[in-house]
Amino acid sequence: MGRKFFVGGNWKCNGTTDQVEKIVKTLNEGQVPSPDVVEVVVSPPYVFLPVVKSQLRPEFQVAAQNCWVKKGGAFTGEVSAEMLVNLGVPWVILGHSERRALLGESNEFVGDKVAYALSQGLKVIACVGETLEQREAGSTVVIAYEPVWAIGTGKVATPDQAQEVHASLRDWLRINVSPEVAESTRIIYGGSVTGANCKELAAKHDVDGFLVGGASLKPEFIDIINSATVKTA
Ligand SMILES: O=C[C@H](O)COP(=O)(O)O
Repeated sequence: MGRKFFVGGNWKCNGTTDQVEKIVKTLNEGQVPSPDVVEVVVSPPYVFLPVVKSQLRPEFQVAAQNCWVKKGGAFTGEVSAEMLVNLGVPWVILGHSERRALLGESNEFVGDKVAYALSQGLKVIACVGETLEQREAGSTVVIAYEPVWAIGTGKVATPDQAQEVHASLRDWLRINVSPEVAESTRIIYGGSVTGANCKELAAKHDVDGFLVGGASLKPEFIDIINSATVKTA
């Protein structure tokens, strides 16, 4: 059994209630492959998580864009992993390069967050730049390779560039974790993915899906979900 294609939509710090309603409508009406073929996870800002979760078609899941590094308490402005679990939010994105660059999140801090979120039963989309910092065997982790130069720039990695890095991440897992974990971990690509370039990227052996920013706010996100069929063709 191969790795199921994974498409994540990271809305980042975007959206009004009206826009969210529109995006959810587009997602709910889109023709997409069955959940056996593609796993779709959208990540609105925290404040919209409950409304999106309650209105989204049931086969699509939601992710938070971050969570606190340990148990909640006196940490003003933070949201804990326990709260996400309590709300029924199954996924969290951790270590996005925007948080690393703008908020100074270090590899160690991100690693601690990944470990804590997994310990609470969350599934993690762990974002890496050029190196792999953290892994946890036995839990659900999707690794997002996001070259910083490709994020929000319109400058997408070529399919060969993405394949090369994904293959080396998988090799790292094979050597440092186990062949089983290397084979089963989904390694997804993020950085200027669009409806126009997704199929060529999806065709690469070690590209198991996408983490989409800008295009996840637009109807073309449905086309990106549909690129999963490249794997089954
Ligand atoms: O989380 C998504 C990535 O940062 C990619 O963003 P982008 O598709 O707008 O380049």
